[in-house]
Amino acid sequence: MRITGAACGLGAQDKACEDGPVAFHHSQAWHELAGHPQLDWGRTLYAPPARSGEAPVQRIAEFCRHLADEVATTLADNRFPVVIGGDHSVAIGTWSGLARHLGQPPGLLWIDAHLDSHTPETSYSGAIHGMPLACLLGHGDKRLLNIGLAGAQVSAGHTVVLGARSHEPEELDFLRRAGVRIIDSEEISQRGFAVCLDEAMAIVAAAPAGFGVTLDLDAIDPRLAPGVGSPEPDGLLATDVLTAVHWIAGMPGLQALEIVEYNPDRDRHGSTAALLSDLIGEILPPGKHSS
Ligand SMILES: NC(=[NH2+])NCCC[C@H](N)C(=O)O
Repeated sequence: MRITGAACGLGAQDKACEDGPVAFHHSQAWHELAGHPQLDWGRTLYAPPARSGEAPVQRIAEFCRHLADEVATTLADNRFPVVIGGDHSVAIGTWSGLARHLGQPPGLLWIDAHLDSHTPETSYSGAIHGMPLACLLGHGDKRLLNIGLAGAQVSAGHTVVLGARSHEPEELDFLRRAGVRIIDSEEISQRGFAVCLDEAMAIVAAAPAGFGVTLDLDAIDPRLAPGVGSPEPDGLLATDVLTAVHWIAGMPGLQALEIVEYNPDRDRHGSTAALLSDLIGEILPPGKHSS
């Protein structure tokens, strides 16, 4: 398993998520995990420096192309990629890299408080981290498209958004038209997390080439994960998400994991960093831990 730090916060209004990977890499929580024999921190990629007259989207596109290359290289080396963000715009790079490696669009479980499915025409904020899922489905600023494959980087019919509770109407329309299943927090509270997760994984894991999981930490309740870029009340239980990641890690089709939107400025006593480390721990095979 190889970790890639995706230290880019250019997709968000508050850029602090760019410090997430380095802060986590220096945390006590990472230090405790790092002794595992099957885990190594590969590289941390940084957003390219600002050049005059260049829009943030160009820098994000350049960053995502590098990240896609890094993920594809990790897979070609027969290592399991774990990408730590960064704001959620980095997903454009991660999943384009997997798509290129597979030669076809994978399934994707998108665990998030938000839908992240705006296009530049519909976005109220203009923030690119509100657009990555639309880009991966083939819609958005053309500089962010076709990075891994021509067209969609993920299979809409094998993509599920789980845990959403904050969106604008246009992104809901977009996902419905695309045929993406959305299991929002209201449905989860009615039907129960386990039932919803079962349904989500039946859809996602049916993708012929395999699937990935992207976890925006803001899916989890902000009382349990305060260190995120865009906190939204009434989120998932951390224990549910840990159990889900553990279960999914045992599924043969899983190709890569991404965990994004860690904002160390908002963390309290390193609790979100500790949760991030516990989440990574859930996908590690039992092994000898040194400190
Ligand atoms: N990755 C995120 N935290 N996304 C939040 C997006 C919030 C809002 N829907 C927007 O487009 O600006």
